[in-house]
Amino acid sequence: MIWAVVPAAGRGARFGGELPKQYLDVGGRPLIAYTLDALLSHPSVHGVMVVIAENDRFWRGMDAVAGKPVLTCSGGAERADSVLAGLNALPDDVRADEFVLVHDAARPNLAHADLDRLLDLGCGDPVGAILAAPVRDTLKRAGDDGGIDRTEPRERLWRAYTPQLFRRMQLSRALAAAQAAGVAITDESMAMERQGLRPLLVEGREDNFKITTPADLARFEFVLSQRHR
Ligand SMILES: Nc1ccn([C@@H]2O[C@H](COP(=O)(O)OP(=O)(O)OP(=O)(O)O)[C@@H](O)[C@H]2O)c(=O)n1
Ligand SMILES: C[C@](O)(CO)[C@H](O)COP(=O)(O)O
Repeated sequence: MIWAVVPAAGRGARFGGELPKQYLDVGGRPLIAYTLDALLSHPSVHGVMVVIAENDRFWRGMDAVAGKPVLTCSGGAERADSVLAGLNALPDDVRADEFVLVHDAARPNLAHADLDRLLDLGCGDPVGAILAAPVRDTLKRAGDDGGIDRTEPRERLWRAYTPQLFRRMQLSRALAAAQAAGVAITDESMAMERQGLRPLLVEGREDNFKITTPADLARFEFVLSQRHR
């Protein structure tokens, strides 16, 4: 059984509005509830550590799901700070060498098939693994004037998703090292790569998208409407 750290301490600036996007209502439930359900309903997930903002006044708590613990701790200024805080707040009986999942609260549409594949392949990897998808569009480098400077080669380029799966202590140390070096870390894998490690890429579904803008939320609402047809 495995714990998941769920960074949920963001402000949602790119989304806009007063309410942080992870608490926006979707079909009568806050967005984060779908994310936590997707994790807690998986048989391999033991519990979740939800990392919320220091001044969060929206988190209403969540009863244990199927007897699985839902814990909270306070996050930090950046996502990486929140993830590190979540790792540090995990129960003491989560061993240093145990694998831990890190999954964005803002990715509510995680499929169990993807989580199965990530766990199967990642737990067998000496470093760990991330869900990701190959870049399938042509990539352009923008100039300052809004014109196209050049087309970037897209061979072997992938878009990182979450969950990302690493051993508790190894990830904590990698994140702390990046923090100490003042390096901005945008995902857990980047911190591990800085240590010279090469996490495994596990191809995931394109619909494991992150809710960043209102258009993403509309997409999720449509996806949900199709689930119950
Ligand atoms: N200091 C932070 C920043 C982000 N997150 C979380 O990390 C996930 C992915 O981050 P992102 O989509 O960038 O969320 P926000 O930071 O809220 O968005 P924005 O950058 O538009 O403010 C989200 O679940 C967010 O709540 C976090 O726990 N702590
Ligand atoms: C972790 C992540 O979701 C992988 O793509 C992404 O890096 C989060 O970026 P954000 O700017 O913090 O949303």
